[in-house]
Amino acid sequence: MQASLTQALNGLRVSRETVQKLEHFASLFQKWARSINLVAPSTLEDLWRRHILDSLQLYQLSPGPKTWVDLGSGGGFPGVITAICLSEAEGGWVHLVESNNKKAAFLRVALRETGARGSVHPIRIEAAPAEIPSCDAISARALADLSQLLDYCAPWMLAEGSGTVAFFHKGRDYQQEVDKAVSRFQFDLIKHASVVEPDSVVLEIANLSRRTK
Ligand SMILES: C[S@@+](CC[C@H](N)C(=O)[O-])C[C@H]1O[C@@H](n2cnc3c(N)ncnc32)[C@H](O)[C@@H]1O
Repeated sequence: MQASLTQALNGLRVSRETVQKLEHFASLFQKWARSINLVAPSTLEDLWRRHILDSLQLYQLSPGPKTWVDLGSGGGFPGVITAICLSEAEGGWVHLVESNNKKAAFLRVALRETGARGSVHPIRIEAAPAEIPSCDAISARALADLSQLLDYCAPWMLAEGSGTVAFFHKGRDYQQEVDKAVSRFQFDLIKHASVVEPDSVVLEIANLSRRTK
């Protein structure tokens, strides 16, 4: 691992045990990525910074939530990384929703081999609330625009008494997506600067409601 990455991981106060699990995940990922398209091949060389560190910042932002739902988990970002961060002692669980069967098979192996705290749901996101009735936090990266993401999250976030918060990785055009989403939804928004890409953010959304016309 490069010295700059080790420094970044130290800065995020990631334990030695978690780093070992992340290293095991990274080597599994590189092996499976030879036969399945888990991320854009051009980003594989920079797996640690572009994908692992990018995912890791999410859990560091919010270590509180216990039950997570990761939508469109793909190769495990950020869901598997979050599941690796959840220690057995503190409890918690990550539900990985991924409809692609090959990716779902990889996710199962990744959870099992790293001993991460989560399970795989090889179903469409639209069907997930029936299978996962409640959660504390939802995450999604590279899945859809903010309005679509909020539609996906609505069954959990709009439920009576729900305190579910959502975290979305977004690129430099995020403000346009926020402007579009506020025409349909009201929400509290915190923008966290990305530790990986200067123009990117993690949007944290709470107290979602639909606008009435
Ligand atoms: C671009 S990939 C991003 C994967 C991962 N979150 C990442 O950042 O690397 C989007 C993933 O979402 C899955 N996906 C898209 N729409 C979905 C849906 N409606 N239900 C379940 N999975 C979906 C796709 O199969 C794909 O693996």
